[in-house]
Amino acid sequence: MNRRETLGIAVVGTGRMGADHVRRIDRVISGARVAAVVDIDRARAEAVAAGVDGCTAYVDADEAMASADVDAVLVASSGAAHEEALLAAFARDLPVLCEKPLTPDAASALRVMEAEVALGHRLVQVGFMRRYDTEYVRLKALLGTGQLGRPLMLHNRHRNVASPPFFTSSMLITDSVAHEVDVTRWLLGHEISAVTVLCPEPSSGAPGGLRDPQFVVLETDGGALSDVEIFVNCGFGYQVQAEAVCERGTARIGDGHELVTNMAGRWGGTIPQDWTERFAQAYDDEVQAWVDATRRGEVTGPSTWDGYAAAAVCEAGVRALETGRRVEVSLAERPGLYGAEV
Ligand SMILES: NC(=O)c1ccc[n+]([C@@H]2O[C@H](COP(=O)([O-])OP(=O)(O)OC[C@H]3O[C@@H](n4cnc5c(N)ncnc54)[C@H](O)[C@@H]3O)[C@@H](O)[C@H]2O)c1
Ligand SMILES: O[C@H]1[C@H](O)[C@@H](O)[C@H](O)[C@@H](O)[C@H]1O
Repeated sequence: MNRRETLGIAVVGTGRMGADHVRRIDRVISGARVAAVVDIDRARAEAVAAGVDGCTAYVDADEAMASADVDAVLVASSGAAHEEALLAAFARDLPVLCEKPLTPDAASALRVMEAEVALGHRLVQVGFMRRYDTEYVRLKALLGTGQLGRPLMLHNRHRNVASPPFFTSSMLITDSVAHEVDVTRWLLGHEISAVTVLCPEPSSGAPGGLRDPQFVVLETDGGALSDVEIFVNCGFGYQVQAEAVCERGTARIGDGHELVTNMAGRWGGTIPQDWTERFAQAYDDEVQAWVDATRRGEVTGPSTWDGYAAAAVCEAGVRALETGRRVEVSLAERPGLYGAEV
């Protein structure tokens, strides 16, 4: 790869995440600039481009990728639009940071993986940003030392203040639990082999018909269990917590006790209200790591295999939700391009 000193990036999708990534590339990280933004909503793309020097707005991703100013692509459009953008980037051999999910289902994720394997080299880093979060990084390092012994169970809690109007019961798994699927695989180094989903009577705070919260149990091929409480209308804050229970001890992250105040007979702190606040450092480090690797001509971080495996597990999870049964995960053979380690 022959890239410029300052990478020219096309950001595809200028909604909430895309606009935040544009701000990050423009003002927070180094080594890159936003050369183009793309959105099917022209007014949105133009409004975002207007705030960035030398940035051109497009409605068509392929046209933006054809620009001589563009060296790499950040895909932050809605999940259903990812496959088309990824294949367009592959056609021009452009490195991509693709927001999660890689694609919304296993069949399309497999198509993307097969297209990358056919190129013979990696181009994609998937946006599983928790792998860059300081707390998760410390937990992974601690588990890696072996001091706590073999991990037996992971308990995860994932709470959002409120779900967007388009959210469906299966999206609690494909859009939200997708993160715990990835961290379970990454922290434990295991593939997930089966999924069970149990649902209590929905919260009265959940929009009509939405099965919220859900309790998801992931079994791994290394004999561990990972459970996830996903509650996307908890009303009070954005909470992501994980506790690893190992043979000789436990380790827990996400309690957010950075600042504790004592006042008027009470003690306590604040709870972030969304992911842009809770994971700000992780997004910054994720995008910087992508830019740095791309400038070195390398592709690092979560791979297309990780995106595919997550999509296959989530698809099994949706079937488990719909049938009330335990559903085994079936994965394609892992291509050599992605190495042997989970
Ligand atoms: N990593 C995280 O924590 C995190 C957090 C939120 C969202 N996400 C992911 O980021 C992506 C975007 O989410 P969002 O919350 O910003 O959604 P959003 O709805 O705010 O923005 C999506 C944008 O994509 C545009 N779009 C749709 N199809 C397009 C196409 N074919 N070409 C160009 N633009 C297109 C839409 O017009 C919209 O502006 C999703 O994949 C989502 O799952 C990740
Ligand atoms: O798309 C978002 C995003 O991935 C957040 O990190 C997660 O907490 C939400 O549940 C999900 O809807």
